[in-house]
Amino acid sequence: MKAADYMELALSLAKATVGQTSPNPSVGAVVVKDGRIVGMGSHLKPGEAHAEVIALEQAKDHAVDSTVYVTLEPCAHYGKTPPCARLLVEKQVKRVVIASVDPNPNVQGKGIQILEEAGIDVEVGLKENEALELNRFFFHYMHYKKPFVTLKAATTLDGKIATKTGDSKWITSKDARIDVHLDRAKHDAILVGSQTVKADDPQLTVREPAVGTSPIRIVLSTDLDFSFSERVFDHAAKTWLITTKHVSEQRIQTVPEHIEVIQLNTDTVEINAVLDVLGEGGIQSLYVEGGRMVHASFIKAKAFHRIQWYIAPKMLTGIDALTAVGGQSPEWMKEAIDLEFEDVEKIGPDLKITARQKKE
Ligand SMILES: Nc1c(/N=C/[C@@H](O)[C@H](O)[C@H](O)COP(=O)(O)O)[nH]c(=O)[nH]c1=O
Ligand SMILES: [Zn+2]
Repeated sequence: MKAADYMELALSLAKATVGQTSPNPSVGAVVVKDGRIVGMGSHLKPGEAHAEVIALEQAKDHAVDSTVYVTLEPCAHYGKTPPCARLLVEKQVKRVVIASVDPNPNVQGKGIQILEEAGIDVEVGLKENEALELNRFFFHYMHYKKPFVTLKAATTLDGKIATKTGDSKWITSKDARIDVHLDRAKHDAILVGSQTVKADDPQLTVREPAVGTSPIRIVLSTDLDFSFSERVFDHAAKTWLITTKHVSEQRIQTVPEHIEVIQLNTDTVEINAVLDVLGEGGIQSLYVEGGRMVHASFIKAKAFHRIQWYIAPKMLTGIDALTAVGGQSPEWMKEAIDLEFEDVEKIGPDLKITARQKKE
């Protein structure tokens, strides 16, 4: 195998754990000695061993004079586990190939410095882009302390999310809905507005055949007007209810205690206030599943980093069918929010378009 192949293996070990390592990044490591893989590992859960520790344990004394391929710069700080950079020196590793350096200024380069001062040969940047994309949410949160926001919508080709009666089951295919569950599993939290709770009664969990950790369910509501028998309030995953300062104490008393109520100190549910609160709560990534008013408020606040838009090969017609994004239309095209298309994928019969805001 070539060096790039060993890094590809380390990246696939990391990719397999995206969604389960938060608030830590997903990391993979492969130890190679005399052209043989002698150890490999992924960081599996916060507080548990880092990828390098697992791979080096497996390598035993083959670690001496080995080359270690790791997708993120080895840590230098004493977190819940001792620093990997020190362990690599202790194990007398000869060479460390790193895909991406942690962009966090107060950790960047410290791990590499420890390795180089011990005479270990260090190379940085092999498959860097894949490694940075892999931990996009983590790096974003480290920088901004607010969640990386993905807006997800699913429409017919003529841009509708439901018929005039609100019927929307289903627009996209089973394949696309499984893909949605896989994306949910990669996020720390999933968000909907109260209209969607009332219209669709969504559960918002990750379910078979997709397997993964269900995100925290966030419901935005100005009046907490629910029976709390809705599926989003069941015990299948955590649920946070975000409301405004106007809601009365007795209203809040009606909320079952397994639901966390967060009161903003704003008159309405303002998106930036929501993101601040979620950031303070350690939410690194947020998947906004709808509905059209919520999408409108995130878009108008320009408070999104990625759009994942599914288009089904169906047409509903009708100005009275529900369009994908609510709110008021701007007057002029120049007020449009400019995007850049990053990717178009075919998922079963549907298209999945990934876009980001155009950099100003
Ligand atoms: N109508 C559709 C969607 N609808 C999206 C939301 O309105 C649904 O309430 C939510 O996905 C239901 O979540 P669940 O209960 O956990 O399955 N989303 C899609 O991708 N395709 C659709 O055809
Ligand atoms: Zn480490």
